[in-house]
Amino acid sequence: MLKFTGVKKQFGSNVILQDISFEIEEGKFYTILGPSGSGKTTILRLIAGFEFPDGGTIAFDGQTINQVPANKRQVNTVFQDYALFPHLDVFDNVAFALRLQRVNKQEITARVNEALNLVHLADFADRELDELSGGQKQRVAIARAIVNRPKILLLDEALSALDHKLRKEMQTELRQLQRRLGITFIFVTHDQEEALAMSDHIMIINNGLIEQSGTPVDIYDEPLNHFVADFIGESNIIPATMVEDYVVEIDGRQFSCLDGGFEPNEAVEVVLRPEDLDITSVAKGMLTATVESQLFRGVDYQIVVRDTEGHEWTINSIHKTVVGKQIGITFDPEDIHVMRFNESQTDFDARLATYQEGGAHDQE
Ligand SMILES: Nc1ncnc2c1ncn2[C@@H]1O[C@H](COP(=O)(O)OP(=O)(O)OP(=O)(O)O)[C@@H](O)[C@H]1O
Repeated sequence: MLKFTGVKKQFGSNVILQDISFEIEEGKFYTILGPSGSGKTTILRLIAGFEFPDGGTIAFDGQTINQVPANKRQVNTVFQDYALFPHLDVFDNVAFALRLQRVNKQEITARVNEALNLVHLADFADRELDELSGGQKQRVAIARAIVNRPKILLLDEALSALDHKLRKEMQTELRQLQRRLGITFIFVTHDQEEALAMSDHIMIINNGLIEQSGTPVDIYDEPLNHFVADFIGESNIIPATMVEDYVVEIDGRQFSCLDGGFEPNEAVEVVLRPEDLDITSVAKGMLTATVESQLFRGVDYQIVVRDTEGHEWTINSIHKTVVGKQIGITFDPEDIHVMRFNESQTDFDARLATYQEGGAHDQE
């Protein structure tokens, strides 16, 4: 439906987007996730038509739209600060664009009421904006954006002005609204938890490049590189050696794993999530470590240990331990995730393809 191919954008001599390619399907919830200044809003502005690319193509339903102005695109944006009209009441805010398009009065009433219904504000049509809470204003902004029946709804840090509790509620509401409407949402955030909770698909942007693109589960379980592993969730990222396919050496000990496609004895990094590690006795442990700190967090303890090679590990456990104690760490082969240094999505896809070809030959 929407396709970026090799899109570049610079402001003066500052290259903001280096080479962005992705494809967006109809009816899904996409999230663009990345640290501040990574280029997320710039991508959204290119989709909306507020900015134009300096290279590459943007296509919508097969047509190139590089230079098509914002008002000619079937896209609407919900801004972080809502950008509502303070002197208009709720109904008139939502009706504004339809009036500009000279839609007839009866249809305006029907469409505005339908949009307000969808965001649970049917009883608020006559309210002034200063009589609304932050969450209600946010919903007016969404109603105003969906009343135009866009094919794509862009949401730029749309929940960041809300307090923690309201933000959680709105995450669920937005997700439900997207399913009910069946239109594509493209949501920009720098909050990884929000991205994991809401999206069908996440694109992780850093320095104007896509670091990884996939489902929340893919990205959490199979981070492609150090940046993604570090940015998404809590991780232990430990230097290791890939002895051969399916055998990785950590702290001088060899373990089975599920990864392949590396050079023999290639230096790699392994990712192990804190919730996948268990504490046991030194005798039963796969690695030995000393407990350095322990933090009670309600559901579990966050335990920081240091192994015999000096690497720090974080372990989330429902069992308490003792600071200063020597313990053993255990994990399952499927919880070891091996990463090549700074591998990009393109390099990863190429490695996987070669590896799968090689694997197929082996079986012949
Ligand atoms: N109109 C502009 N002129 C010059 N530089 C710009 C312009 N718009 C954005 N930039 C620069 O482009 C870079 C990326 O900005 P962008 O707003 O896309 O980042 P972001 O990932 O959305 O960040 P944040 O999460 O902080 O909003 C920043 O360094 C910013 O200063």
